[in-house]
Amino acid sequence: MLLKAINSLGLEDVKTDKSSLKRVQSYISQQKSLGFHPDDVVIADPSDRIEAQHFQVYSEYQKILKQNTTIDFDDILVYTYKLLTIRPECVSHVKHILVDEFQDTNTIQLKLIFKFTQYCKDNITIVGDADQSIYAFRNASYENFKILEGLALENRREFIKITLDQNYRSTDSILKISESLMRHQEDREDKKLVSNNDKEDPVYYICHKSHDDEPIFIADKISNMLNDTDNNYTPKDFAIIVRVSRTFLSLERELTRNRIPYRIVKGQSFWDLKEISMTVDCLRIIANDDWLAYKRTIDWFAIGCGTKLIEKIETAIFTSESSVESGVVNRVITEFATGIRSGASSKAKASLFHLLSLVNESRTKLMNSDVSDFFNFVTQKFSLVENSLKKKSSSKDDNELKYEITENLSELRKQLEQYNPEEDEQLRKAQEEVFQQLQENNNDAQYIKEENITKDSEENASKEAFLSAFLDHIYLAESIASDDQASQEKDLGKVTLTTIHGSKGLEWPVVILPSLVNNIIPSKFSLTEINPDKKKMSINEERRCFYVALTRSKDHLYLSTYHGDENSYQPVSPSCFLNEIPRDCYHDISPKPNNEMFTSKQFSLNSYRGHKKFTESRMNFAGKPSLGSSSYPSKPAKLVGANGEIYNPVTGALVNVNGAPSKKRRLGMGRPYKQLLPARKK
Ligand SMILES: Nc1ncnc2c1ncn2[C@@H]1O[C@H](COP(=O)(O)OP(=O)(O)OP(=O)(O)O)[C@@H](O)[C@H]1O
Repeated sequence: MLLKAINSLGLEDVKTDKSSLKRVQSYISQQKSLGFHPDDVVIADPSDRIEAQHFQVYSEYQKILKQNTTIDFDDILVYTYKLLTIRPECVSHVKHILVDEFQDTNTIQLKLIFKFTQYCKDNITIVGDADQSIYAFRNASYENFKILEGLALENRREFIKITLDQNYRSTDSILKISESLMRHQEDREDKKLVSNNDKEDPVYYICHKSHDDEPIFIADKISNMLNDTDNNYTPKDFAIIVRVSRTFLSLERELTRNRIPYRIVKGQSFWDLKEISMTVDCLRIIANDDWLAYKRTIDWFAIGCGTKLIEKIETAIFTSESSVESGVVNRVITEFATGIRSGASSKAKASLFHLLSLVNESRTKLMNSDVSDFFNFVTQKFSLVENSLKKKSSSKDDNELKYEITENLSELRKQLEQYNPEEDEQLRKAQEEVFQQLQENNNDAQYIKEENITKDSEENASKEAFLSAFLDHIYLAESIASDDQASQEKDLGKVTLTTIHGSKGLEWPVVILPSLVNNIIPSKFSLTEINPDKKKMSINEERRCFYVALTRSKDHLYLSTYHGDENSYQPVSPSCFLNEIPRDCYHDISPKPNNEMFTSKQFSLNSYRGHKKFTESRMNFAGKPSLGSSSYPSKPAKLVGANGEIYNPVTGALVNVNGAPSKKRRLGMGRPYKQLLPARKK
């Protein structure tokens, strides 16, 4: 509808520029959050061309909605407010109003609350915590507390304020840290919380030498706590709460290596991020002639190739005599690109041809250069930053989004650079388990497994095999991340990985907060904001985010940060918020330079994993260090539930007591291309 409005006004420049489009959307949403339809809008500066244009689009958009007898999501509140203005008796039956999470209300919601009170006078209770207001980007305002209080006093209404200072969730040390952080927020009412949790564990702070050390520490810490029989923890008692979802990736990898089941809550797995799935698809078509990856790539890369042509290519591949032989996908696409097979327009032919040449060039690059150069070549040739920017839907502005995409791609490049198939023993074992389960349900799995093993042994030395192995490793990580997230049975036995926004209202006995570094929390965009007022507001919002994260923990809290990140484009330093917490509020367990454990030369890149003292204890049967090696001594996690149930160490699925997988569930380890192809001809 919005595009229709822009079209009808002939604003081509707005339609084709994603940033302008976002600004219009945000203008409309903001006006609606204030309760303003075009008739109510007061244009602040009539000479402001942009504001006038936004208003024009808004008016046209509302007109089109009306013509179509449609309302949008934000309209629900605006129309309800208008209805209650002309027909207040609609709420005459309401006796009492209770508003929870009041800090997340916006102006129209506040106005509505007042409309509801028309018949029930003073019977209104609001509950909330101004320190937990973290939805400013949706126009929420913690100022609503003050406004409501002011209005009540102004209208001489009875107003009782009850401060809940008894905290039943967190230990005293956790409350002290949270409170001392929030004292740095100006214009805030101080609280004096009293803890009802008498556990006496201090809050731990650890500053790693490098970003790479952090996930290793976290996975080991969880393993150790799971193995400690004194506290009887199961994976569900742990949460790792992050500010940005790119932090998930290294954590997901390390938890998988340590066979700790996890689930991602209200956040996107790193593998589901648009830029990552698009890049991984490019790598798949370069390495594997993978039709599903081709299909998705053609969709965004090859201009002129519509659904019909894609269907034709698919049918041609599936009906090909040699459908499972390597190269058939490439061959069929070439036939369409060159006109041997009919059905592609000249534009589509040119696009397909361009795609095939890039795949060939990338294959040559893979053979002739190191993985880093190869990766950069692929991202540049396929214009992955620009193309994923077009595909990503987000309320963030383009600069912020571009920065995020670049950082995420550099995280993926790091994964590729650091990937070592020889060391991947634990993952191989995990794969074996999954194959075993698949085999029970599906004979084709045996084929996949055999093919995998033969391929590994035949081609192990080549760069193509390296890339294939890396992509197989990703299949496993993807399937663990997305494996049937809705299953309650399984979720009970998993570590939670979530963003701060996803963690709101929840609590866990053990909370770990990783990547407490500047440019992540506070975000780069709040640190670099030029307008001093906006900057202050934005930093305050970030501080409240940090506060929400801290207060999710009941018994144990770990604050983790680092000094360096080789893959980041800018210097990395611990979050400035950590300076706001007095030193005596936490126990510092950072590696010390004079500590024998941390002085070894082996610590060049990865100071925990390489240490001799602990790698010995984690040698696998072939005498090779396993991927889970670390300076923190740990046994493999024993995944036994509170009632004695045993979990699959990778997927978190319940297994029978003898260790065999429960027949109730099928696991989702997937090589989509092969699974979708017809059964192999015998
Ligand atoms: N009166 C009480 N006695 C014992 N435990 C309580 C009591 N009230 C709350 N709790 C416990 O304290 C914890 C926090 O309570 P609750 O989630 O209701 O707080 P909240 O204010 O909504 O927290 P937040 O907004 O920070 O998420 C929960 O584990 C809850 O069971």
